[in-house]
Formats: sequence, C-alpha cells, structure tokens
Amino acid sequence: MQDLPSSIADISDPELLGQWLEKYNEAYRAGKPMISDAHYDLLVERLREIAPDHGFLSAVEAETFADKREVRHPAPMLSTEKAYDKQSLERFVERVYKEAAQIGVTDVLFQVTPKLDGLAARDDGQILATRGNGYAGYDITNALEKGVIPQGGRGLGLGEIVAVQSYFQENLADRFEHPRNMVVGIISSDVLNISAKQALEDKQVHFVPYATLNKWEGSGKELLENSEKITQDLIQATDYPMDGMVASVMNQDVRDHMGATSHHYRWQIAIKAKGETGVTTVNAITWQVGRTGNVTPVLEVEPLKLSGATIRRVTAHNAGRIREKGAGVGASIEVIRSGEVIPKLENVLTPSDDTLIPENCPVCETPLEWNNDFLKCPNLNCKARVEQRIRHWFRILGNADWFGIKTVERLVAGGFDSLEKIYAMTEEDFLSLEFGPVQSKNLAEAINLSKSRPVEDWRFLAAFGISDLGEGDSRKILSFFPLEELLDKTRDDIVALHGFGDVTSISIEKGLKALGPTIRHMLDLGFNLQPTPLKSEMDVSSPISGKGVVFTGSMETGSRKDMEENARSLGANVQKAVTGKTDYLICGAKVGAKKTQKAQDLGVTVLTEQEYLQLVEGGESQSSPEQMSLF
Ligand SMILES: NC(=O)c1ccc[n+]([C@@H]2O[C@H](COP(=O)([O-])OP(=O)(O)OC[C@H]3O[C@@H](n4cnc5c(N)ncnc54)[C@H](O)[C@@H]3O)[C@@H](O)[C@H]2O)c1
Ligand SMILES: [Zn+2]
Repeated sequence: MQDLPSSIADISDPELLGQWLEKYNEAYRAGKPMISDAHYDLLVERLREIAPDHGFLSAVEAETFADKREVRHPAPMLSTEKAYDKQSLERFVERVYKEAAQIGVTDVLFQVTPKLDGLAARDDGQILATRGNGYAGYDITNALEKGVIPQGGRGLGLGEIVAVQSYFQENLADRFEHPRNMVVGIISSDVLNISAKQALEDKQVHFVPYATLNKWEGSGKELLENSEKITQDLIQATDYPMDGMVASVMNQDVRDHMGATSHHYRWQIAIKAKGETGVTTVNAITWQVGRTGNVTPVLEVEPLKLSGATIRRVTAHNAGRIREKGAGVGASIEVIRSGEVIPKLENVLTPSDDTLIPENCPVCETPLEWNNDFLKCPNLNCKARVEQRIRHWFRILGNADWFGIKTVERLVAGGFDSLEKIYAMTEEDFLSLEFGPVQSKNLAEAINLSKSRPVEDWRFLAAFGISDLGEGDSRKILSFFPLEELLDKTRDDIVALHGFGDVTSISIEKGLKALGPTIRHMLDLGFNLQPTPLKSEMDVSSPISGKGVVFTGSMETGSRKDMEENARSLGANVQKAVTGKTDYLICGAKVGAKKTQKAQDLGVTVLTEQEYLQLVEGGESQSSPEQMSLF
C-alpha cells in the first residue's frame, strides 16, 4: 500500500486513507496501535472532510478475536458521534431539543459520564461479550476467570474493561504504552505476560459497567454552560483511563424518537479533545535518568508552534522508539500535542542514521541494560537516580518546600547523597555548599519542619519509592499492619492481604528489606506521623467501618474530598459510584431524585449530610464509654 502524504492536509485520496484507517484500526484492536489516538482521530476527521459518505465512517470499527465464539447482541453496540469543540456540542443539544419538541417533550434530561478508554463489552449476567462489529461480538466470559473483576456485580449491561489508572501509572507504565494494550492482551491471549498477571492478581483490571460510573445530570443548558467543570469533576473522580466524556439523553421516549445511524445512537455524543500535529526537525537527543533507572529520550527540536504554545522539547517515550524509527539528529518528525502539556513524538517522516543510543549511562557511565523497549541504568548509586530518589522523598512527603531538583542536585554534588545525611545537615552545612545565608536558614528549618509537621504514615512510606508501594498501596498495606510491624513482614504475610498478589508481595518484601535500615533510621528521627487507621481496630469504633460509602452532591460540612478522607479514617470503604457493594449514599445539595431512587433500588441506604453526621457522631459517642474506661 502506498504511503500517506506526511501532512494530514495533503491527504486527498479517500480510498487510500480508508485503507490506512482499516489497517490502523486492526492493529489498534489487536492491542498494538501503530499511531496515537489523537492522530487517528485527525485522520478520521480528514476522511469526513474529503469523503463524508465513505463506508468507513458509517460502520462500527470492527474488532476480531479469531478463536472465540461469536455472540449476537440483543441491541447493537454502536460507536459514538464525536464533538471536538463547543459548537458541535451546541449543535447536538439543539438537535436534541428540536427532535424532543416534535414528540412534545420539553424537559430533556442529559447525563454525562467519563468515556472509558479500554475494551467495550456487555455482561448479561451469564456471558461477557465484546462489541465485535456492533451486531455480534465475542464470548470473553473466561476473562472473569482470569481475574477481571466485574464492578458492582454481574449482569449490569454495557461497560468497559479497563485497568485502574493510578495502579497502571505506578506499576506498569514502563511496560505498556497504554493500559488498553495490556487489557487487549489479557482478553485475547491465554499466555499472560508477567505484568498483566500481576495486575490481575492485584485485582486491578475491572469490567466497569457504564451504569456504575460517576455521572452528572442536568438540562442541555446546564450542560453547555458547565461542560468544562463537569469534565474536570468527572476526571477528578475517576481512576480509569479516559478519552473524553459521553453525553447521553436519558428520556427513553426521546431516545426512541431519535434512533440510531448504522454508526452511532443519535441521542449520544462523545466530547473529546482534538490533537494538533506539526512537523519539525530533531536537533539533539537528551537522555534523562529517572528514579527507577529508566533512561528516556527527550528530543530537542527546531521550535514549532502547536495549539498556541512554542514547542522545543518532545518526549519520545523510550529508547526502543528511537532505535526502531530512526528518530535521531536531523530526522524530520511529526509531533502531536493533545490536551496534555508535553508534546509527543508521533511519527518519523525522514529517519536519521544518527540515532546515538548511549551504551553507558550518561550520568554514571555504567553500561545500560535493555528492558523491553526501555534502557535502564542498573546502578542504584547512579547520581541521577539518587537525586531523583531524594527529590521523590520530599515531593511525596509534601510537607517541606524548598527541596526542588536544583537544590537536591547541589546537595548530592556536595556529598549529601542520602536521606540519612541530609537529615543530619545543619545551617552551616548548607552554607558550606554556598547556599546564601537566608536560603541556608530556610533549608535547615525545612528539614526540621518536615519532621515536626504532621504527615500521614502512608505518605512517609510511599516517599521511599519502593516498587509496588506507591501512595495507594502504602495506604492499603498500613491499614493491615502498623508501619513498625510491616518492616518485619514477609511475602507470605503480604500475599494474604486483600489486594496484594504474589509478584507484588515479593517485590514489597525485597524493597522493605533493602530499605529497612534507612526506614528505621528515619523513624528514629521522630517524624510526626499520623498512623493509618487499622482495619482491625476500626471495626469496633465506627458505625461506618467496613461499609461502602459514596458521597454525592455538594457538601456543607467540608469539601467532598475532606468528607471522604474523614470517612476513610473512620474505616469506610469510600467508593466513587453506587454499586451493589455500597451501603450508604450520602447526598449533599442538588442531588437528583433519579440517583437516590437508583441507589434505593440497589438496597443502598440514602442519607442526607445531616443524617450521616448523626450516624457517625452517634457511633462515636456510643463507643466512647467503653474506650474511656480503658484509661
Ligand atoms: N490509535 C489507533 O490507531 C486507533 C485506531 C482505531 C481507533 N482508535 C480510537 O478508538 C476510537 C474509535 O473507536 P470506537 O468506535 O471503538 O469508540 P468511540 O470512540 O466511538 O466510542 C464509542 C464507544 O465508547 C464506549 N464507551 C466508553 N465509555 C462510555 C460511556 N461512559 N458511556 C457510553 N459508552 C462508552 C462504548 O462502548 C462505545 O462503543 C477513536 O476515537 C480512536 O481514538 C485508535
Ligand atoms: Zn547511571
């Protein structure tokens, strides 16, 4: 097949573009995308421009799983129409009201949910099936045996198989370019790679029915007026990969009237960000060594303008990319920027031989090792790794400013290259490194403050950067064992806990062993640690401990985040959305009747904020006589 012109605007042959889109789609559905989603979306929009009637645009992009049984869907699982800007969303809302008026409906209810970016599937309670071509999909029920967790129970209809985003970022981001690629691997293959197995064991791959997602509901006018805020709130509350939002009409009669095309339901639209691409030249490659030793390439490019910003540096993700695509000095490359701050290498148009992949660490000269597509400096004492570790400590601890990367670099260069040494530093030591008198005083003060200011013990633990003990896992593990006890735990103790698989447990044991002396040393310095409430103790003291709790609407007592934090400290399992495992739905202001009705239907107790406070406070006073008699 002929190549596509390098600039999207130059593509003028719809047949060729259609063929390429088919090819890209096939690779994508197989979990091995050849181009980024933003780039793909731009190509689809280009096809719409030059050939709006092209067949590719009127069908659901099909996926195949060769060795699986086909399952017919009771109603088609379609794709979505896309709105890349405010005007398209306005046109959609206008169209909805117009068609609703045709059947005498003026009061239209819209719903917005996060658009999950994984593998779409449908669960009828017996069979889990993929979308396939929209009319028939593939039976993937055995994914549940492999360890995919159905959120909210079985039989909740359409949804998406996704990996938990924070877990992915912490544990898997250097092994898969996108969590969806891992998900597709899990579904399509019976031979699982070790990281995917670990994610399943850790119960971090979920089938999330759309009905269990956080949602916003309101009128079309409210939707248009608040779309940014709605999007922000939903992004904040969702720990799954997303590629936009989905707005749907909720009135069944309007849905029936509007109907569907062969491609999408006309009462639904996806709100997405459009990427922008540009072409430039690579001037140099800078190799950055991270905390875990990954050595990643940053391309220094001829400055170019993209979505209003001047781009000088472009991330190339990993060394494999550079090697494979020839993204070296002098190469002409295509760059994409979509929403996120850092623009990415999309494509190499004219490769260069001058790819200069380093053989030794650019910082410590240790020979580098390949780990899949990533280059790694294996030297634990590599100066860059030490700097990043120390920087990580202060960043995660979060209670002492002043220790930015420049400062840390200077400390390490001056021989203060461990937490032990830095925490023993005096004002004079800082002065000796030629920090100014004021800054020296501040730095010495900051060291003391970081010990005296209260900090949660899970932050303290996560700050050591042990692999598989990020913030979420640290918090989880400390709800089973107090920190001091944790240090002596073995893999067997850890694997017995809910949410920790074999591989994770081994790596945590190793990490704790290696860093044990440092952790003990730091503990002896007397940090003002706020212990994570233990599950075992919470059972007696709080009426919501062990209960599934969801907060919704705007709260009066404090921000929703504070309320959630507090509920967690009382032992509640704070959830993002109401599911079959929810016990209490606590409603602040402006919560629709539909939401509370749905919760009640699921057997959830619905409480006002006041009722909730009474429950919690009442519970505390009930248990207090007993507690007091202990002292
Ligand atoms: N990188 C590539 O090469 C490549 C290739 C093909 C497709 N893609 C990506 O896939 C997208 C098109 O694929 P598509 O047609 O599968 O999906 P789509 O983007 O049109 O979205 C429709 C799907 O979203 C799902 N969905 C997720 N969250 C939902 C929610 N909250 N409510 C309702 N539905 C929800 C539904 O299952 C529905 O089938 C493109 O936008 C592109 O970004 C990328
Ligand atoms: Zn090194």
